[in-house]
Amino acid sequence: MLKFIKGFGYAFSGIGYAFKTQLNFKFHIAALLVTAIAGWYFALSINEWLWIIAAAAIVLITELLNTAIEVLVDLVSPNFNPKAKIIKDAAAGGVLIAAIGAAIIGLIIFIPKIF
Ligand SMILES: Nc1ncnc2c1ncn2[C@@H]1O[C@H](COP(=O)(O)OP(=O)(O)OP(=O)(O)O)[C@@H](O)[C@H]1O
Repeated sequence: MLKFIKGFGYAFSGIGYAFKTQLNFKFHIAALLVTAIAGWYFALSINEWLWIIAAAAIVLITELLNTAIEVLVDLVSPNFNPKAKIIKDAAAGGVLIAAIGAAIIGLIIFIPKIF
């Protein structure tokens, strides 16, 4: 049981590291808060909330994996290496795709409610 609780501590420590060091992570958390307030204001349906939650989770997961990959690359390849570049760029690309998908989902849900 103690090991289980400790596991949560390590996970939150990783999330805290990403929040402190990654500007993008802070931006995504801010965007999530604004979306949650807008969702409450427009009284979204359960289905709409599910889409928002899934999109937000995917963005935050990709952001955390990107942070882990960046740190790992810096650890194993602190000097310039073309393969390190490909690894970091591909991981960043994953975050970009997730963020674009989340933005499109947000627009599809909120635009009809705003206009
Ligand atoms: N060791 C390396 N070898 C080759 N290219 C690298 C290396 N480290 C970084 N790069 C290139 O620089 C880009 C930015 O890397 P960096 O680690 O600064 O990421 P970042 O997205 O700016 O993250 P951070 O938030 O940590 O500053 C990478 O996407 C990659 O193209």
